[in-house]
Amino acid sequence: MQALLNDIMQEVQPLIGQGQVATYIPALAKVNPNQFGIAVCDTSGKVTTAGDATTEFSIQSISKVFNLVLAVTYYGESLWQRVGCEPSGLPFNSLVQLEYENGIPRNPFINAGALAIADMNQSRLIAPHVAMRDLVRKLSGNEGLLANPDVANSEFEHRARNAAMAYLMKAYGNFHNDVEEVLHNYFYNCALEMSCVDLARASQFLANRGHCTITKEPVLTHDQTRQVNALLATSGLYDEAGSFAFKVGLPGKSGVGGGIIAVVPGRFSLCVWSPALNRMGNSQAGVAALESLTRRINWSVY
Ligand SMILES: NC(=O)CC[C@H](N)C(=O)O
Repeated sequence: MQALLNDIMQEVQPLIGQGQVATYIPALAKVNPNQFGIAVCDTSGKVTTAGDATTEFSIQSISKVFNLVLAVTYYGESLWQRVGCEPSGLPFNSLVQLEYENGIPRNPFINAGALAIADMNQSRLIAPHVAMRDLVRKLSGNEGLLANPDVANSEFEHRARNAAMAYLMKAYGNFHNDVEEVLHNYFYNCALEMSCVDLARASQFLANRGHCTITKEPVLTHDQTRQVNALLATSGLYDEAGSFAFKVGLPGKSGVGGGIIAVVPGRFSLCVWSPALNRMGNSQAGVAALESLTRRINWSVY
């Protein structure tokens, strides 16, 4: 595994720093794009790394996975009455589909879907972002994880588009709590800072039929794990989900901080990170690294 990760890193070296760091969140625009890390956590909990695998970064939309975990463990199947399970084929922050489809977001991994899920968490938790922080601390075994308040506040100041989605859902009766309060929690979730090692460990249950080797506890049922992995495979990379399935063939979730988690069911979870993004808002070197990985291990879910 170590040799594999070293080879992947060498292969993608020319791509590191190519693309653009996310600038629509001012606090993220300052990140040095010339960084790259990768960490793999196998189903026994063993971690292998290469590059900047212990450097923390803003997890951004990868938080949508843990947001969903928090909600689905409580609401179960009824959750799917408020959020769909179809790919959107549109950018993560698109508003158009939401009106056509009467305020029901296509899936939990576009912003509108994650906001509806955050609204569900708000209905039952006093401080959803604290519950989320505690969940990722537990799953990764890193008690020191924190959200970066500067990132959360800068997102809150530039919240207009996310607020528009939430208010549109409210107009359709698919948003029950105070919009500003839910956005505050949503942005704190996105602003969590974790390393590739933390994220590979925290998502390991997805490779292990819902069971976390670190806590030795079930996180999701087998069925829920299958559903989440299916959604990650069809919708985890926004409007690049199709070509990601075509080129990589793994369930995955990206974030505009440049991180991508991916799952090789039954074998391992991994996280790759490099901050410069392609046009779809996914890490350029990260997608290339995952493509190299599945080619080298000659394995994908398809
Ligand atoms: N794609 C992303 O990572 C987007 C997350 C970001 N916090 C937003 O809401 O716009």
